[in-house]
Amino acid sequence: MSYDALLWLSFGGPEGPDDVMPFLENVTSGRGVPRERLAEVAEHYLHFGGVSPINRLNRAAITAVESEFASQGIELPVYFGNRNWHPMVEDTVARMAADGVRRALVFPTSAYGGYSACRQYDEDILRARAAVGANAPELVKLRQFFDHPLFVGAFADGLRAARAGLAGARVVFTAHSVPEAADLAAGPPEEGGRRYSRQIAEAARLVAAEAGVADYDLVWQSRSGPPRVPWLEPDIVDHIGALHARGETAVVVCPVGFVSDHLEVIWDLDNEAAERAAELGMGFARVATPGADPRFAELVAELVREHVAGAAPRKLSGFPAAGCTVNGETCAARCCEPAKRPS
Ligand SMILES: CC1=C(CCC(=O)O)c2cc3nc(cc4[nH]c(cc5[nH]c(cc1n2)c(C)c5CCC(=O)O)c(CCC(=O)O)c4C)C(CCC(=O)O)=C3C
Ligand SMILES: [Fe+2]
Repeated sequence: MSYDALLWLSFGGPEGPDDVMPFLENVTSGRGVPRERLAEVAEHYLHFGGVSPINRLNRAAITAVESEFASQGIELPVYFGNRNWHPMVEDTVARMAADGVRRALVFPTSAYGGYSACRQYDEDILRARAAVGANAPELVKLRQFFDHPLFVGAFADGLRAARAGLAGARVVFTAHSVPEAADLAAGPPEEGGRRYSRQIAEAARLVAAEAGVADYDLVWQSRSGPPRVPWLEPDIVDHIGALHARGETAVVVCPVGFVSDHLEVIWDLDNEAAERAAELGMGFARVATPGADPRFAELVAELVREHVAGAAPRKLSGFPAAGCTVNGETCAARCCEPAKRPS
């Protein structure tokens, strides 16, 4: 194999109450997120003792991938680095260089394209390599996997299980909202941008089809930013109200935009959306995310094998395979380019 290691690149999250504000400042520096929003999100973290589940979930997923690699004879040590909290990707890439890693694959913990879900991970790679300097390993990022049969299959099984417990429920897919302008700007202009929201819609379609769901809605969650800036809508909590007004009595929420049960899932869905449904006397179930499913480790091993062999991507949609980058350079002109920040 022409690679020496795999870098598991994620978002990061606080591991105690004192971490919460510095973490939030890292996430939002220069992004125009109002103080009130930060204070509100800090409360969500503090509700869980200031500990995000994300680092624990990543460490568990890495352990599963290490045993999958061992059983498949893939000899790549796995390193863990984050954008916003320790272990920081800059420190991890420095350690990789010190360990003699010359060339590594990168697995980003997002399945999708778009600025926040893809391009920003390239910026992390650029920043980390620049911080390490001449000794920095070459870093090759693996492709987006929102339409991979193992990803879709894990969600579809979760959806079937949730529906089995809640007969007649309306199925609603949800993903992290992003600014309208960011969504429009990210994606080939000849395709009208919207790489992120169109991939989310396609993943929802694939999961619904595999689970035998003919009719469903797609909505958004966890909106941030100043209230005057338009973000993708409607919001899941408002949508539950609209479903109730339409006479629906139960809802199954499938967080197709997320790979694991991080804070936006356990707070914004399991707490806020579930509470709204309860207020309205509606049944509520939330579909499991795929991160802890054994298929997720298989998926990572398969993406590695596919890349190393230069094999055709195994995928369920007709969307082009995208997101594979070298040293954080864009994979194609204007693919998942930076959002234009609202002034
Ligand atoms: C598309 C997308 C994903 C999915 C792709 C991926 O997985 O990467 C994602 C994931 C995540 N977002 C996370 C946390 C946060 N996101 C924030 C803010 C923002 N997210 C955005 C988008 C996304 N975010 C955007 C456009 C902003 C506005 C500011 C900016 O332009 O950057 C803020 C600031 C406070 C606030 O919510 O306002 C926090 C704390 C965590 C960790 C959760 C945990 O601790 O378990 C994870 C996995
Ligand atoms: Fe986010």
